[in-house]
Amino acid sequence: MTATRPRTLAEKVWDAHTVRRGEGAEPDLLYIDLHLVHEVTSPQAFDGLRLAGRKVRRPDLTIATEDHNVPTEGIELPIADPVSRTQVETLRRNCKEFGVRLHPMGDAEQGIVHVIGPQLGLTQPGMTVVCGDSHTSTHGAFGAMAFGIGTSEVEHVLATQTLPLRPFKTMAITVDGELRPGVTAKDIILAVIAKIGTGGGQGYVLEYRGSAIEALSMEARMTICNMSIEAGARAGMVAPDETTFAYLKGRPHAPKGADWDAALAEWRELRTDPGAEFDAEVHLDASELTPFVTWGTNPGQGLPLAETVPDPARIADENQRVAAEKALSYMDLRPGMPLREIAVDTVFLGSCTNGRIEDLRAAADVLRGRKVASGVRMLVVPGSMRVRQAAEAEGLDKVFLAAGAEWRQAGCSMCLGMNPDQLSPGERSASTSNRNFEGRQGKGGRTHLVSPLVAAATAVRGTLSSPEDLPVEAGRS
Ligand SMILES: CC(C)[C@H](C(=O)O)[C@@H](O)C(=O)O
Ligand code: SF4
Repeated sequence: MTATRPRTLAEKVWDAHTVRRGEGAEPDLLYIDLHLVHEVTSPQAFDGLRLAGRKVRRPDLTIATEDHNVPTEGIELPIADPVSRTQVETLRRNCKEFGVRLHPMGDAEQGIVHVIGPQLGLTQPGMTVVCGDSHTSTHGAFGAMAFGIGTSEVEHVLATQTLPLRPFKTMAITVDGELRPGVTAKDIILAVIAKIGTGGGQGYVLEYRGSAIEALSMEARMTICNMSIEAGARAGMVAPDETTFAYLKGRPHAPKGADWDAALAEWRELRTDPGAEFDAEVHLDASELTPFVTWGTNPGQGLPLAETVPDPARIADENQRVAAEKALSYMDLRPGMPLREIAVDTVFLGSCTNGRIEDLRAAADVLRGRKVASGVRMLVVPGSMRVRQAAEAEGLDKVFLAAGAEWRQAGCSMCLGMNPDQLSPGERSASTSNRNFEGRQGKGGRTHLVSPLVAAATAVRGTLSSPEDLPVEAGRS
């Protein structure tokens, strides 16, 4: 008997899905277990099928939702913006014609594609998951190999349930130690990206491991895997463990009875073997981390909240210096200014990074008995209708409303300017989303990426803050 070579988690999932090994420079052909679809990247793919007279090969493994273009208020009305309306209507027509399950606006299961997959128990350990969306990496939190694909690949998967791909390199990101109170998964991933850079993960699948990752909830692991793409990586993964299994058990699409036991036995094998080699390794000490915020126009331009706006003149690398100068000019910030003094106009709590129930709970705990600063607007947008419902069952909506925040319906919302929730030119936000690119939240808008705790504290103080910066108010329990 030949001993098998020790393999990483990513290699195990890859091998288990290889329908055909490519020869030489040829790509491998991978089987796809779950294909998620939304209105933005699917229209041409369905058109392609139609033109070729093809069907969707596995409608049962394909599921669609409306998220990017949906308004988060007045959802009973027709969508006012003609481009958004066309996109959503096209998805509805396509799903009907091709027999794909769709969760439209207003449906109890509707929400951001990366929130509903895990919530329904569709995303499972060891699967291959794709979607025409870069933040598909979110699903890697379950030990799935999950990555974004382009529209022509969407068509290929719709038609064949397979995808030709060249193997990725593997990178271990080990985070050991214990997080301090007030420091969250969002701070870990912003610190990782600041460390390796927005191109640092290019060509790699990242595997997050170490005691700090093991201690995280599934939702927190999703926050981390979600932003793998912001480090340039193809995917991010966490080995499934008891936390994963407990999250999945009893969800609508999770295996049941004997199937559950069989699945568990397989899932327990999904870890990197001792002695397996990664192509690269990065280490981080969780106990040294503090709340992180971005000051620039890419997710790698971040610093601990206690720092000051960096001085480009002190950045040795020329490309980085020029990028920092450009970012500061767009962001209208001066070097040396304490990050805590940056005043915002808007706070956005939501997105597939931080729009789940634990994120809402964390922010509500900060806001309970407090008020959003005058002149600041705060939008709270649950990542799905189920999250919204769960939040209301706990009375979180009342906490947000009493604080003076807006309580919305589910969608991508202000994460990106494809729907009515946008920044106006020059407006500045603290946002729990994942991208702070120029114009991302609306033309001329300025974005600081933050955790839900920082978002809530910032809403109260009006400047970038952590809960520690808030006075203890009378009447708060
Ligand atoms: C619109 C979609 C293709 C895009 C993505 O791929 O990520 C969006 O979700 C985003 O976050 O920028
Ligand atoms: S919430 Fe933002 S990052 Fe997530 S899918 Fe929607 S637009 Fe993309």
